[in-house]
Amino acid sequence: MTGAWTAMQRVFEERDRQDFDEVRIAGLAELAARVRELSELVVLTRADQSEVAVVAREVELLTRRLAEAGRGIPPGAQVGEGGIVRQLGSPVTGALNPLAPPIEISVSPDGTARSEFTLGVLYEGPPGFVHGGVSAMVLDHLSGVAASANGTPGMTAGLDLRYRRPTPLGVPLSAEAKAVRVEGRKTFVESRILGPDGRVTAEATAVFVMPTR
Ligand SMILES: CCCCC/C=C\C/C=C\C/C=C\C/C=C\CCCC(=O)SCCNC(=O)CCNC(=O)[C@H](O)C(C)(C)COP(=O)(O)OP(=O)(O)OC[C@H]1O[C@@H](n2cnc3c(N)ncnc32)[C@H](O)[C@@H]1OP(=O)(O)O
Repeated sequence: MTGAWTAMQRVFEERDRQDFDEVRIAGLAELAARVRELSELVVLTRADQSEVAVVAREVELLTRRLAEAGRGIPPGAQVGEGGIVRQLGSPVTGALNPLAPPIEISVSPDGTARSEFTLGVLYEGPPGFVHGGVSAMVLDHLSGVAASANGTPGMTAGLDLRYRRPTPLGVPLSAEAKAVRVEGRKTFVESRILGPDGRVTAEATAVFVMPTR
């Protein structure tokens, strides 16, 4: 008994009542995209100290302006086309989350979840390469989508990763995941990230367990 299932149900129900129409989503996604660009420039800018201070003050004022409109609850999850869960606030796929790259995932008829994406400097680990935790996050999420697409969703109980070679930053990457076995409440998913040359940079086996109530 983990209570995780009950807790998630409560969150799903509360968020179902939210009023997020597509026009509002598009507007917030635009804002998130601009914040993402800003974040990348915070890391890369060559502006001098006084200019940095002025920009920091302007950003503070913008944050205050949004706060004045009040705080809601994070955006919900909806089941979209082909049974894909759309989580607008996800740190991996969420169009409304400035911390998300965000990556887009599609699921083919055979249940393989796929994505093509580029990770910039915000996700750097070793100089010029993707942080291993970020690769793990992408594979965890993609595997979760594959488990769901298989009709056997669950919480990640285990994620066994092998980093085969460094994953390069700033170039097109692809990733795929597929459920390979189901045993009771457990779903085993295999996944991998490929570099632009088609060679595997990271691969994983994940176990998803549907929580008991
Ligand atoms: C409505 C609820 C359904 C859940 C759906 C969740 C998400 C679906 C929504 C959207 C999906 C779309 C996209 C995917 C999105 C995100 C993907 C990322 C997901 C995450 O980011 S998620 C956060 C990190 N995650 C956690 O926060 C889990 C914390 N943890 C727990 O909540 C419990 O720990 C739990 C529930 C996992 C298990 O707890 P439990 O008490 O129910 O089960 P128990 O421990 O008894 O294990 C049962 C059987 O699994 C075997 N087993 C366990 N671990 C294993 C391992 N590593 N390898 C091999 N086998 C393993 C045992 O050996 C036993 O096997 P056997 O039955 O054969 O004896």
